[in-house]
Amino acid sequence: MNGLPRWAVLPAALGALLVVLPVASLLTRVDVGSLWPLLTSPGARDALWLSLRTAVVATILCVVLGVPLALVLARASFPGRRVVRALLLLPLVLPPVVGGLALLTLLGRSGLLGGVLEVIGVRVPFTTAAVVLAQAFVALPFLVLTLDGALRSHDTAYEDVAATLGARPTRVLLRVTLPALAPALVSGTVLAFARALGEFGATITFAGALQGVTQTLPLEIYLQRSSDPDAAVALSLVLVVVALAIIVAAYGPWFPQVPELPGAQRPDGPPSGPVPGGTGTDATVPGVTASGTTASGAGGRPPVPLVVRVRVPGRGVDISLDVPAGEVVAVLGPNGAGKSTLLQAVAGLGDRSGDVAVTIGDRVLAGPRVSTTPPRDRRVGWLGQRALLLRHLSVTDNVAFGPVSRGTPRAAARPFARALLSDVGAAHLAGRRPHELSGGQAQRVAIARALATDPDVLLIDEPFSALDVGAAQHARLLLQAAQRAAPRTTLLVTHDLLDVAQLADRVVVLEDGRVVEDGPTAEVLARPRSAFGGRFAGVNLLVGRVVAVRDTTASRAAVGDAAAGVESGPEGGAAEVWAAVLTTAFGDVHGTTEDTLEADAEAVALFEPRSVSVYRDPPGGSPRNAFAVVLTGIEPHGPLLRVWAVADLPGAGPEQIAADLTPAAVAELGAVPAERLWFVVKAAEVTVLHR
Ligand SMILES: Nc1ncnc2c1ncn2[C@@H]1O[C@H](COP(=O)(O)OP(=O)(O)OP(=O)(O)O)[C@@H](O)[C@H]1O
Repeated sequence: MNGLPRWAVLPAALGALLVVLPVASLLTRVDVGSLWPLLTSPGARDALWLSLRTAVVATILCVVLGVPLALVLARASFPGRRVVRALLLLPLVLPPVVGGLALLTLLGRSGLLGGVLEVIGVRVPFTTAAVVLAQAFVALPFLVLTLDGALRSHDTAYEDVAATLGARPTRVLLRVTLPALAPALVSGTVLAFARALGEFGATITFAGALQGVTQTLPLEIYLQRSSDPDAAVALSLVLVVVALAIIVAAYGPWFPQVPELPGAQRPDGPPSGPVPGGTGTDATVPGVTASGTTASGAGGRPPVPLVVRVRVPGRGVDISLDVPAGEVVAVLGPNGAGKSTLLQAVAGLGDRSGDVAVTIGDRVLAGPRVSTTPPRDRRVGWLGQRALLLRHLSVTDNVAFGPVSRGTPRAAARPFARALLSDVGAAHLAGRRPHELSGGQAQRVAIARALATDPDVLLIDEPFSALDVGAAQHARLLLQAAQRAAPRTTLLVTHDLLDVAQLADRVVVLEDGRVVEDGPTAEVLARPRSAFGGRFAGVNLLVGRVVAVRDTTASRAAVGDAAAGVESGPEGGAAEVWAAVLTTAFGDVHGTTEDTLEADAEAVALFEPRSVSVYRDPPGGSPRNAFAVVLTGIEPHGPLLRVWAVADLPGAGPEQIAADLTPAAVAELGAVPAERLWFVVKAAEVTVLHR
């Protein structure tokens, strides 16, 4: 009994006995000898048959009305939603007889609606229809509340992906939402049926007790109780048996299990499919056919440009981005920088607040004076960190889901899906269910699914971060091969240097909801100009202002001279290296520059952590940068240790710089966090760039 307090056992046992003992004692009272004649009496047969019929019809009514009601309550936002939800609880807490009276006041002869119905010759009270209505009245909340709770805790990411694959809302409901909520739907339906079957108070008040018409089994038991108690007990036994049969039927081993999260499939082993070899050529990478095109058919349509502008003042986001046709743009940035907001704006998902303008090719999907195109019609593919495969569909059907949603007949979509699976090295997984896949396999299937609709723009959000190194590299090479075979305009959000190096043509860095850096991948990785870009590329980057620039071939040191020198430029092509001084959060930084720098302009100083030496005392001598710092932490970095520190200056911010030292050097230094140290780097090791 792991973690269970002992005291809980006694009340738990008493609770169970409270339910089981009365039923057991009822069984002991049954006279087995007279059971059969009693049960086959016309009254009992009629009552049982009527109960089953009305309860089934009432349950169908509950499902037909209750599922949409739960959906509206859980997903729509309208004023008074909480009040409606609370009102729906009423039948659960009201005595059923009050429910019966309420129905009478509505549908009785002099009731609000009953009078009108009477005029057209429809009479509801004291009919079999009244039994059904009374049962549905008390049973509906069981289904609605069960489903509403499940819907509210359900992850809508599956619906979002289905929408980007082209599924219309009804298809999303029937093929994604309801299958995922099958356990809740079954529980709610069973509860509603059981409640309808046992309904008594509302029925007798609203429908009366006419044998064969409104006298259901609970009523029959109640009426027999005074005249023939043995018959009442025998009939009660029937009700118990029927109720037990329903519960067993609904909650037996075949009861749908709580949905596993597809995409959080089994932890990764190495991918079982062929892993591309080290040559990195297309020939070794599944994903490209011999003809050099993917089965996605993307080769047939030329890539198109993407233009997006997102302004959400409430989130502090204001981003504009132009992506030429076929370009892969890596979107980097710290948490909360606006990466997801940007991707959601392109896909048409999530919060719709703010000004969003999106144009893909010549299609304006969102913008001022344009009605916003829903995600299903955007021709945008989504590939996220979780594979989000639909657990009730086979791998093939998951890949075929998009084409079928867009109107391809299933018979054609399935072979196409199998061809795509083969392209991504997952042909052998075609018949499996998502829960039978490893994370890496699931992600390969997700890639095939995303490409299956041949989207104009691919949105990729940290696609490999949940995979182990081998599986991530495999999936990365698949995307790279698909991109080479048929270039597709792509936004790739990632925190992984390998994703950027292998997939991206261009890097955009976001900070605080703004683009702070934008350039070709090689340029940003080699010479970042934003704080995040610097951290990402693994170099120290200090932002500052130019206080002096000096032509290393001349001897102009003053700011005024520097500005003049910059404007005219150094004479002679070979001598274009200038000494520059920046004022930064760590004090003045001396470096060299090949850029044209104006005095007082913003600039960055870059230097590698391995160029930094660490001392306990201020160094003297040669022209070096010496920063007074406070040690914040030490972490492993390959065979070295990376030592982090903040500036030891009044009013210094949280900005950190790093030094890479050997473990022996760190041991010799013997420094611990919060200690004051000196970070020293030669001016020749510091590159200054304009921002
Ligand atoms: N549903 C929301 N309602 C209000 N503000 C939000 C919501 N989602 C995000 N934000 C805010 O919008 C800004 C941008 O968030 P966004 O999720 O786009 O950042 P991100 O770069 O994707 O971050 P992460 O790397 O953590 O996913 C943040 O300031 C965040 O707090």
